[in-house]
Amino acid sequence: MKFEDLLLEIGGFGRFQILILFVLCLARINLPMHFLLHSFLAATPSHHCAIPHQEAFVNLTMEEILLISIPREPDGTFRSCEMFSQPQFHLLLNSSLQPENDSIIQNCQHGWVYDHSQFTSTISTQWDLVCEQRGLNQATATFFFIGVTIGAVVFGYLSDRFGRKSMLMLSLVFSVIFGMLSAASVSYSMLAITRTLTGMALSGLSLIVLPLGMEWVDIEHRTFSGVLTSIFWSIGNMLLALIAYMVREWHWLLVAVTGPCLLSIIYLWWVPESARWLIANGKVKQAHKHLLRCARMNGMKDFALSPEALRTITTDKKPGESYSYISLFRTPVLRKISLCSGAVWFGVAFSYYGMSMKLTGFGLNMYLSQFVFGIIEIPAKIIVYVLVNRIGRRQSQAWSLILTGLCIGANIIIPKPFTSLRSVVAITGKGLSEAAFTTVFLYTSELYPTVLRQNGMGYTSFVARLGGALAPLVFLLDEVWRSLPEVTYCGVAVCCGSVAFLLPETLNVRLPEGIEDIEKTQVKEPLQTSAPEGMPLQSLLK
Ligand SMILES: O=C(O)CCCC(=O)O
Repeated sequence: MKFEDLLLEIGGFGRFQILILFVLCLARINLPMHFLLHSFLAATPSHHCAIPHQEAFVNLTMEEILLISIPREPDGTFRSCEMFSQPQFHLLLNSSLQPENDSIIQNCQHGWVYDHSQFTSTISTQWDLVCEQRGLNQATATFFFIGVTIGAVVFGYLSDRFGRKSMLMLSLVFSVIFGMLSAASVSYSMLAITRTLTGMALSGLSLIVLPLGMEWVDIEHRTFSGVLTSIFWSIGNMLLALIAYMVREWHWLLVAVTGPCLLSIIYLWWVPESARWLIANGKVKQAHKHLLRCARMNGMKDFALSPEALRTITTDKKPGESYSYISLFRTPVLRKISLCSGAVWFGVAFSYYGMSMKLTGFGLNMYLSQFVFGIIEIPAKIIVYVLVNRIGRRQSQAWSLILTGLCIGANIIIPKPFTSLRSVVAITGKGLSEAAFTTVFLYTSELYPTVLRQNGMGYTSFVARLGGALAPLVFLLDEVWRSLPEVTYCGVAVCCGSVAFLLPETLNVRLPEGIEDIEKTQVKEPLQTSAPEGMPLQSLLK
């Protein structure tokens, strides 16, 4: 008897499953509030060099003091990172004159003065992460995603070894601890370390919420559950815009986005362990207790099977077989799938986070940009679930990523004053990048055989996290050439999207079980409208 047959007996999508899904979806809201926090946590307001002995210029206005102390850009704005070595009083007479010969333009010698009209404080103003220190500012996002990458490996193993529920609670407890410690950071080093550890902890939440929900749901409701859970990521996106709008001080901003993790610990306490995991690991008494509870809540007749009878239930694990990440590259077709899907996942995450962290320059304030970037994801996900069954996974994946890159590239060419057009293009690009992210979960889970699917998703997720970690650092390339970051995001997205054309189509293809199914030619079968049997959609991100 398969676990799916058992679900039919106790109800595969009744009140029990709906309640589990709703509670787990709420928990997923925590993720984007940390994953996309960098734009607000590390925002750099306009600033200029601090001017010493200002009291000596008693008869001058602030504007005049700046004029004689700070050099200006060609557009007339004051430079952020330089000052005159001597006051240039002659500029008071004619501001277009050149500095006196013996005066030099030097880096800021006495710190910076910031515009606090938008932010009370950010980590950038707290530790002067500007000018030569600007790289450290972007690095805080990279440290976070390095933590997410490490956490993906750690929690991927722990959730299979010790169970989904216990590791989910552990992930949330550590998220609260390290989130609050990062809010209490007294130095840049402490913030870097605690943000890395917060990323590690939240990686468990990112990996476990989906499988824990999907493994209780029957096959025909798995795709719907995947969409629903994924939509809560977008709701978290919008909630972050609201919280960041209300909280303009970085310590309290970290407290505000970490607090919901504490709430999640309370309401997730009720969620049962995955019965599929319990049975696969011989814990039949606990599985029987949860299955009985499920049957009763779903109004099904009392659950007939005894705990011992559950030992005969077959799950996805095949006894005696063991696979590792190396298995993904041992045979020719699998090797090609792993190399190409790795490139696609890198491009998807690299462009998604590159776009998500660029909230200015389109004419919208950054809070509205964040909110709109979140809301556009919902129609994008719904359109994707139609497209992947009409034009296929491969075309959907390739074109969503290529068009994301072209939108990024278009905004390099569209002049800055065309703010409305730039906004429309940026928002379209963000929707396409979300479409690419949504497609890649489904497509990859179908590309790998059941025996290797967890490893395949773990490998591709690892590569994706590397993309997310590199994305913030690419912004620093604007010191080489102003448009180089956008050119990089555009080029990577188009190239990685083109690689998707090399992958086999999985629409209407029987889902592969073993490696031999991959190495022989693909067999056309009735339409596959849901995630692989026994393997939930998006639940495999390991
Ligand atoms: O896991 C991530 O880094 C993004 C997930 C986006 C989504 O679920 O749509």
